[in-house]
Amino acid sequence: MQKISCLNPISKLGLELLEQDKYQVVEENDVDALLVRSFKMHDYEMPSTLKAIGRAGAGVNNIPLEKCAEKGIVVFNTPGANANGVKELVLASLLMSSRDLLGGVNWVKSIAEESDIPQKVEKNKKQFAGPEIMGKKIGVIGLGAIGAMVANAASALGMEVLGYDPFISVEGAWGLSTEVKRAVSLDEIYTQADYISIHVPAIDATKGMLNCEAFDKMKEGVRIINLSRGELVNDDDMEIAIKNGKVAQYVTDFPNEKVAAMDNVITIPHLGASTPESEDNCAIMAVLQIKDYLENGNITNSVNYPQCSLGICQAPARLAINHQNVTNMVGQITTLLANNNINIIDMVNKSKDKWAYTLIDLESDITDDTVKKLESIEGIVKVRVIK
Ligand SMILES: NC(=O)C1=CN([C@@H]2O[C@H](COP(=O)(O)OP(=O)(O)OC[C@H]3O[C@@H](n4cnc5c(N)ncnc54)[C@H](O)[C@@H]3O)[C@@H](O)[C@H]2O)C=CC1
Ligand SMILES: O=C(O)CCC(=O)C(=O)O
Repeated sequence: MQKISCLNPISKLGLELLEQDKYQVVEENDVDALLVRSFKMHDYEMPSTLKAIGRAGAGVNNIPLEKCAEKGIVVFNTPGANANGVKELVLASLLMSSRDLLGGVNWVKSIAEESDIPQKVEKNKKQFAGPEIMGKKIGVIGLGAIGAMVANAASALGMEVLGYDPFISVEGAWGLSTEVKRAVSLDEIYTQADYISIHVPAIDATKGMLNCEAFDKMKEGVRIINLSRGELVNDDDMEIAIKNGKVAQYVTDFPNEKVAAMDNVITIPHLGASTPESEDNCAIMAVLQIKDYLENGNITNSVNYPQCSLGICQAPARLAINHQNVTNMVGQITTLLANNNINIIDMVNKSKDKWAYTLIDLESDITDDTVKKLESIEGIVKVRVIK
């Protein structure tokens, strides 16, 4: 029986895929796999039993990826599974940043007890007026699952779209509307866009990228939408840019004490993926990937180990080995198996940056003693006998 624990609420459509004769969803620490959404895991004590973490979502900056890789813990995410949910909230954000819906609605509430409301509405509505988005230019930074959908939707709404993503995938590029124009530098976006929507992960290269240097290049009165991560924006610089009128509105899905108190900021309580559809999609995808890893050793959509699969195990035995991506690992593993009279039926070895993974189907069972010998090879961090 394999044990799984959830560090955040996970949709039951996903959890229902865990067969009760094979899996137990528990609230213990010593589990085989964890399912998580935004829970911050950097100080989390990883149990020695832990083999995999399934992030039901896209961003993985809440998980210590390298620390996990060193322990042979494979971290999965669910690319694209919540992209439509976020895209729809970006569209709402674009409109809210332009038309003062929140100001207007709150004002009507504030006069709800007064008389002559229809007359007061007509007299006061001009203070909540704002421009249409059709015909305006939007810069979309990051054209992955979400950015591409935002770019296409903005184009369909009649906006001129400039997209920037130096690492765009071939699949991502094919999915973009031909109306989306390619920006070759961020400066092109900064200097031309009336609206900027950012859709990149929070990594060292992107943290704080929207700072005073970037704001200085932007058009007066630009509207900025950030449903990606709070860390992408330097909040002190944003406060100055708002005060001096450079930024007309900032919409963020990541409120903190500073931005929550700032004027001209629309703070959303991290609702981008909070739709039943996105929650179900993410949970189903995360659970299926974790199951395939635990049951067959296959890796799909990991962020710290390579994609790797031998399909469903039909052989008498299967070994899964997490190891460093250094020379002679495969040589040492296959020599050790040969020296122990174990014949290999099939094998695959893949690497991703510093880490590698080897799946081996065997003609006969492997003894605990041979597993121990494999574990003692320098560079090997985990050995699992899948079957
Ligand atoms: N508010 C919310 O609830 C949600 C927020 N997110 C955030 O949105 C981010 C993007 O999500 P997805 O589109 O699903 O991820 P994705 O991985 O499909 O796309 C990210 C894109 O950013 C690009 N990129 C990376 N570094 C870049 C740079 N320096 N400049 C320009 N482009 C760069 C990549 O090439 C990739 O195409 C996530 O990392 C996460 O932080 C994701 C889902 C929900
Ligand atoms: O699970 C959530 O609600 C957060 C989604 C998110 O931020 C992500 O997928 O990166």
